[in-house]
Amino acid sequence: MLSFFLVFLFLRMQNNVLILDFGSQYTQLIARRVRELNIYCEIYPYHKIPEDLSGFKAVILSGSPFSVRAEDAPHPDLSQIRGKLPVLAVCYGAQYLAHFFGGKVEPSDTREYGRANLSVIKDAEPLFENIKENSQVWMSHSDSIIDLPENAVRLASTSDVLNAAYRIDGEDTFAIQFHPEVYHSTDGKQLLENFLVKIAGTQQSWTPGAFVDLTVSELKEKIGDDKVVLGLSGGVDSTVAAVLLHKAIGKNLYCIFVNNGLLRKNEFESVLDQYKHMGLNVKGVDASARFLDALKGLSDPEEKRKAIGNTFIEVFDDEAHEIKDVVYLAQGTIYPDVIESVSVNGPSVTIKSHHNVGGLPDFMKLKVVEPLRMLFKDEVRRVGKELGIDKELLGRHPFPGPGLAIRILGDITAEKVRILQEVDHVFIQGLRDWMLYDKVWQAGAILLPIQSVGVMGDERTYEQVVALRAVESTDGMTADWVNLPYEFLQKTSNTIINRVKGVNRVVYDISSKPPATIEWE
Ligand SMILES: Nc1ncnc2c1ncn2[C@@H]1O[C@H](COP(=O)(O)OP(=O)(O)OP(=O)(O)O)[C@@H](O)[C@H]1O
Ligand SMILES: O=c1[nH]c(=O)c2[nH+]cn([C@@H]3O[C@H](COP(=O)(O)O)[C@@H](O)[C@H]3O)c2[nH]1
Ligand SMILES: NC(=O)CC[C@H](N)C(=O)O
Ligand SMILES: [Mg+2]
Repeated sequence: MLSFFLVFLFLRMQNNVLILDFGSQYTQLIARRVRELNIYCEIYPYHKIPEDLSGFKAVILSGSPFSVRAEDAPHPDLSQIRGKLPVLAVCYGAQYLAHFFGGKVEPSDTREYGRANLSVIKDAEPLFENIKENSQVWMSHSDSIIDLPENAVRLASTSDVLNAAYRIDGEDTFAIQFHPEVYHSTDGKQLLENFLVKIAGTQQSWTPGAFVDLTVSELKEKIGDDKVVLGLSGGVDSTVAAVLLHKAIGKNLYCIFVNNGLLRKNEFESVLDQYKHMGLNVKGVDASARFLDALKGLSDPEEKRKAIGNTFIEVFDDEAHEIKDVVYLAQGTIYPDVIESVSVNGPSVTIKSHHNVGGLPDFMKLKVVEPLRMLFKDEVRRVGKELGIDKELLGRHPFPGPGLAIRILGDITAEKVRILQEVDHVFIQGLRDWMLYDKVWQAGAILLPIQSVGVMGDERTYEQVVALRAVESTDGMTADWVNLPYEFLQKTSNTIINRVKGVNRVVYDISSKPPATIEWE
């Protein structure tokens, strides 16, 4: 088993690609494209280049909001990289190499944003193999490379930019002014494949199956016979993390699913039921009263989030004490969470305090294990599929840990939770019945802290308003509202008002993120 593990570790180490982040909004997209090619890669901020580069087969330099000529712009020492490893420098990266190695970069008269077409001058170059003349590329720059660096040869131009791609003679150093990582660069993926596979010789071996084998071996090594406790939410990330861990350590994994009283209608029972068939050791803990108590009288969104986060920790701590000698706490942290916390620009302003990212308090004395910390959400789903997890479970919409508490504006009472559970149930069931559930990234209902006048059966009513929200997104970072069919909205609104006592008005949220957020609190 040990040698099997070492072979996998070796394979991954030999195929690792380093993406050096200069703060571009597209850096994560570069990583996504590389992973789509079944090649493993990791993002490092430009000021934290790993000392030992022996495991890396290639380096990609990202774009940046900075101009290379600015004093505070990223100016790392690349002497360990350039000429020693194959390099693909994108946009700012290309300008950086030109600026510091004998070329010239200047603000251009013809700034290029958006579409451009490439005239490939050196189509015999491996970088441009299978890339057609006039291929569409996406540009986003205001500086231009006026003179190429020393020993460079031009590989391509566009109608506005002479030096759209170049290569340093005698080195596997390539530079491109356009962004191959965005979908609008139609041959971008081919170019990345040319660079990574043909030029750098990486193997396309990063598959869900390889990930499962490697991770299970790593977890066995790391955890041994120790016990692990894991918070299971019924969501995709924690479920996939649980199944992976279970494969590695079996009965030493203790899963805890907390009913915080803020789940969807019947969710506690149905999720527990769903887990029954998966062989996991799951304990359902009904802590609804404790959460409602902690929320009593609170109406500020941040105070509510913090009260929930703290109660989660208390419940977990109590449960962990029930298990003798537990050493690890497992979490379903995924790569976007990790990147956020090591980003070039440092932590961004707090918009919302997510309930599970505050870190563990010292008193818990548990070590953390996060088997999914290098995966993007769609990769987590692919790994889940590889592990044989139910399609329905993997397709579930994300649901926030603080649950309905952040969808009930103002203070929380058991009665409000009940009303919202009913409304949410009608909405979500409706989406399923109308085959819309899988077309929507996330959906839910919000209970507003206002009442409005209505008329029902000739009587005046003065009852609550609910908002429905359904969004399209890929990662929750940006989102747009979904154009649900009017007939569906009409039917849903009717059913809600007829069935849920206490509600006499339904509205549909048509705000995108930004400027709004997905949740209302
Ligand atoms: N009701 C709960 N009981 C136990 N742990 C929970 C509960 N809700 C959330 N957690 C923990 O908080 C973590 C973060 O929640 P989050 O909603 O971001 O992820 P998820 O539920 O695993 O996946 P998804 O993003 O698909 O909902 C979960 O992975 C889980 O460990
Ligand atoms: O586990 C979670 N704990 C939280 O505290 C939390 N707050 C928001 N979300 C989810 O994150 C995504 C983006 O939400 P926002 O646009 O409201 O920030 C959406 O998918 C939200 O449902 C949370 N998930
Ligand atoms: N996208 C980029 O990397 C842009 C680089 C630089 N800020 C420019 O505007 O030219
Ligand atoms: Mg969740």
